[in-house]
Amino acid sequence: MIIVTDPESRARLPFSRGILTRSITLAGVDVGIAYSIATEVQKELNSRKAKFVTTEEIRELTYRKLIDHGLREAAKRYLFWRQLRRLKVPITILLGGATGVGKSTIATELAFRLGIRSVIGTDTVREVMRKIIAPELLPDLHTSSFLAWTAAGRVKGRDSPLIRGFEEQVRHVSVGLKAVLERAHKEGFNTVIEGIHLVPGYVELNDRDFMYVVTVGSKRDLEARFYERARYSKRPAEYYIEHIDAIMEIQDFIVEMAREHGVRVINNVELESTVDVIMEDIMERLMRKMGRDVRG
Ligand SMILES: Nc1ncnc2c1ncn2[C@@H]1O[C@H](COP(=O)(O)OP(=O)(O)O)[C@@H](O)[C@H]1O
Ligand SMILES: O=C(O)[C@@H](COP(=O)(O)O)OP(=O)(O)O
Repeated sequence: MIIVTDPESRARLPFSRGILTRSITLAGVDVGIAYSIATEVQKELNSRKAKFVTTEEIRELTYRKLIDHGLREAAKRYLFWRQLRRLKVPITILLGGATGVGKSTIATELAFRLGIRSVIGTDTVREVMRKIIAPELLPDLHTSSFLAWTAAGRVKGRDSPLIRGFEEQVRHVSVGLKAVLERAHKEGFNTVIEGIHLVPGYVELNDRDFMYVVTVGSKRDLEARFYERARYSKRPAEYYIEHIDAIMEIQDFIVEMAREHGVRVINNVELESTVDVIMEDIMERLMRKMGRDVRG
């Protein structure tokens, strides 16, 4: 057995092909190729007959193997994500978008790939607030976002009552979300927050927050996602399909807000590529930021 040591953290772990495979896939490498590269690294380490290997040595070896396989860009990405982990730069990823577009699926995948342990849904925040604030006080908080207009009182604002009601719920849930974000910033831990209440313009972001709005291309695709979701959860597809026009109108509103506030909108066609696009964007923005920090 080869023991991996990290001189900095003084951690010691038996070499695991699975762990190495995962860190290679983080660079956007297909899992099959990542696994075979991890196997090659393991073989080379075995041939050295050394009992111990440092994480630094594994990094260099993996980087070289990626280059040997002609995966230059992936090699660069691999080093970047490893470095980021070591530097312990805390980041928060925020995913907004209408119900059913795929936010929580994307959030889980991003958290897995980036080794982030905390994923928070805004509907959970809303649920906590519902227990504290009675329906008589804030009726809009106690409905689905697309029905908030039926509960909200006479609020001023946009022409569409649906959007006015939605905004009212977003405003209220944003109070709780602000606390979640402040806590994440203060503690400096990595978090993914996802939910319909993350609307650009309602959340205050710092330069370590990465916000995206996720969309679905058509009503038909959204309908299919509601059916898919109903297979493993208790959210019945019919309830959401009944309100699909309202949900699409909310999507249009969120996209409009994203454009107004310079937040990137990603059409979620294929899960893998949506996650890749987000990771690539975070990497580019962080690299630019680090470059700026170094230049002073
Ligand atoms: N790119 C995609 N293509 C097809 N189905 C998807 C895609 N992304 C997510 N889904 C599926 O759509 C359903 C709704 O996704 P979910 O993550 O629950 O949405 P949200 O959190 O935005 O309400 C899930 O069953 C999920 O597996
Ligand atoms: O209010 C709404 O539109 C959805 C938001 O769900 P997410 O998009 O955050 O999953 O919550 P529901 O009414 O299903 O409990």
